[in-house]
Amino acid sequence: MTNAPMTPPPPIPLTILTGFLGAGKTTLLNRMLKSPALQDTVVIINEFGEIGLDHLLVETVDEGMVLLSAGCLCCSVRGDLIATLEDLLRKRDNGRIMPFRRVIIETTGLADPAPILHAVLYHPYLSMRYAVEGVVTVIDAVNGALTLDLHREAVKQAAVAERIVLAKMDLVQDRTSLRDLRERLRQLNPGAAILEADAPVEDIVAGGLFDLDGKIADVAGWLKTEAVEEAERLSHAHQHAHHHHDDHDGHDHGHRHHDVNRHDERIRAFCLTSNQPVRQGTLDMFLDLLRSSQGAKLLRVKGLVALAEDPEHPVVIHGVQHVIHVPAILPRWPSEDRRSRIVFIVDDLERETVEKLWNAFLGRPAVDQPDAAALSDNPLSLRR
Ligand SMILES: Nc1nc2c(ncn2[C@@H]2O[C@H](COP(=O)(O)OP(=O)(O)OP(=O)(O)O)[C@@H](O)[C@H]2O)c(=O)[nH]1
Repeated sequence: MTNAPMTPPPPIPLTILTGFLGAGKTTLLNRMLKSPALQDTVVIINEFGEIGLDHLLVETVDEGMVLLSAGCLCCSVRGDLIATLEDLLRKRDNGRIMPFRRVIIETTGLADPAPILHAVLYHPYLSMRYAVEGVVTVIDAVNGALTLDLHREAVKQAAVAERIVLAKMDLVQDRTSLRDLRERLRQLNPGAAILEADAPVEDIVAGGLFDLDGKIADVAGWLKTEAVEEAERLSHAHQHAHHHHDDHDGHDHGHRHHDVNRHDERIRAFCLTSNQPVRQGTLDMFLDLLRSSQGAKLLRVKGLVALAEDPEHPVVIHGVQHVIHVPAILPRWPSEDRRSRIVFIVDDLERETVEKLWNAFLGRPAVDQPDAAALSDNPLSLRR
C-alpha cells in the first residue's frame, strides 16, 4: 500500500497520439517535445508486443527510460500499458522521477485507440490519477484518403479523435484532393478540430476536456454537439437528395465515393438530447443496458447530463466501449444551454436503436409517431 494523501492530487492529463502506419506520428511528437509547453511530459511508446522501431528514434538511456533535452522522460513499453502507467505514478509519488505534468501515449499505426482509452478509464485508480484528455489522430495529407479507403483501423482512429492533425502538408500538390480529404474527415468526425502539423503544440495536445492542471476546461468545446447535429442534418439532406436523384434517372452519377467510403458509412456520430433532467437511476440503467448490449459498437460516448436530483450541477460522462464513467460533476452549466446532450460515435450501430432505448428510458413515445412532439412534453401521459 502506498501512503494515500488526504486529498487526491489533481489528475495528470493524458493524450493518446495515434494515426496509421507512417502517417507522421513520431515526426510530430519529436517536434512537439521540443516545445516548452510539453516540458515534463512522459511519452509512452506503445508497441503492444510488436517489434517496433519507434523507440530507437529517441535516445535510450537505460531500461527503456529516456531523458530528452527538453526535459521529457520517455519510456518504451513492450508490456502492459496499465502496469507502466501505475509504475510511473509510483515512481513520481516516491520522488524517484520528476513530477511529470503530462503523459502522451503514442500507439502503433495499426492500433485501435479505443482499448487504450478503455484501459485507463476502466481502471479505478488510474482513472482518478490520469485525466484522459483525448485522442489526437495524425493523418497523412497525401495518402490519407487511400488509407481510409483501405483500412478500417484508420477510419476508426479518425472517428474517435478529439483532434485530427494533417501531416506532410508540404508534400501536397493536389489541393482538390486535400479539400476532399478534409471534407471526408469532417463528415466522419464532425466534432473534431482539424489542424495541421505545424499548429501550436498547445492546440494539438490540449484543448480537450481538461486543462494542463487537470481542471475541467471547455466542456462545450469538447462535446461539440452543434457540429455533430449540423453534420447529421446535412447528411440527411444529402441522402434525400440522392434518393431523389436516383429515382429520376436510375443511376448514381458522380457518387462513386459512396462505395469506397463504406467504412466511413458504418461509423457515424450522432447526438441525443433531452430538455428534462434525467434521474440518476434512469441514466445509469440506460447506460448499463446500452453498454451491455452494444458495448463493442460504442467507439466513444461523451455527454453532459442534467440529473433530476441536482439539475444545477451537470455531470460529464465519458465512455468507450463497455465502460462509461463520470469524470466530473461541474459546479455550473458551461452555457445557457441546459439540455442533456450525449454524443455517440458508433461503429455499425443505428441511431434509431440507441434513440429508442433513450426514449424508452425517458418515457417518451417513439419519435416516428405523428403526435410525438406534443406527447413528449408530457411523458407521464404515455405511461401505462
Ligand atoms: N515531407 C514530410 N515528411 C514527413 C512529414 N511527417 C513525416 N514525414 C516522413 O514520413 C515518414 C513516416 O513518418 P513517421 O513520423 O515515422 O510516421 P509514424 O506515423 O510515426 O510511423 P510508424 O510509427 O511507422 O507508424 C518518415 O520518413 C518521415 O520523415 C512531413 O510533415 N513532411
